[in-house]
Amino acid sequence: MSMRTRIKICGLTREEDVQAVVAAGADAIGFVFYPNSPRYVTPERAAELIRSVPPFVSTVGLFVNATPDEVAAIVRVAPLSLIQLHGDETVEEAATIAAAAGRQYMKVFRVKPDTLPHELLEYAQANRAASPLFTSLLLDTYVDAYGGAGKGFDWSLIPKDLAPRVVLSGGLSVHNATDAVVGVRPYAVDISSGVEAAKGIKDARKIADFVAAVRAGDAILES
Ligand SMILES: O=C(O)c1ccccc1N[C@@H]1O[C@H](COP(=O)(O)O)[C@@H](O)[C@H]1O
Repeated sequence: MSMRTRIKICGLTREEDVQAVVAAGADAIGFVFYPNSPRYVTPERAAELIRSVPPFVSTVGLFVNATPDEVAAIVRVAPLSLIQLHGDETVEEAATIAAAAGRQYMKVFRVKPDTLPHELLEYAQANRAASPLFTSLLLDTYVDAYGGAGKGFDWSLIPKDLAPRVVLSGGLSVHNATDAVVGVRPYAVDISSGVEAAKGIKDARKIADFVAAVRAGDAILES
């Protein structure tokens, strides 16, 4: 029996893009609170955008090397369901940030060409042991600029027993989403640049096509 792959669309800045994500049937909407990103939104702007998010669609706050106080302050303004720690936070720092914010969290592992499968397993175990608020590892490709770069990595590095608990990201698009679902069988997929018309500006057609490509993968696994 296979599960429906959860879908997060990240880096929303406009009301119409939030509506496009909801209409496409995605599970989660990401807001980037990393000031150096072209997709950055203030907590006040995120709060405005979240007003049009219906129940049962999660709102995710993405942070890069923010302090516990900074994250806690943002969570007080923007009603986020959970947080995504996408920087070089240590396992202990990530647990401290999540406790300060009072939110469950995903922790990124930025995969390099020389990353070994057992490192992913050990990192997941260390995060699980560090906090009951840890939910899952988010795998992205290592790039100097931290994320949203549209670059993929070698999915064969992901251990088969870890895959059902990871959020797969990095260079996903309509062209590889079905293969990602069928080949990796992740818990969820996360995409930003692959559904954009320009940085921070999403494309409703690309969002709908991406969701359909993920569902096509789910259908193959069901058959
Ligand atoms: O989207 C951003 O601007 C961003 C900034 C800093 C860290 C992460 C960021 N986005 C995340 O990057 C991955 C991969 O994105 P892409 O699909 O390859 O463009 C994804 O998890 C985004 O949430």
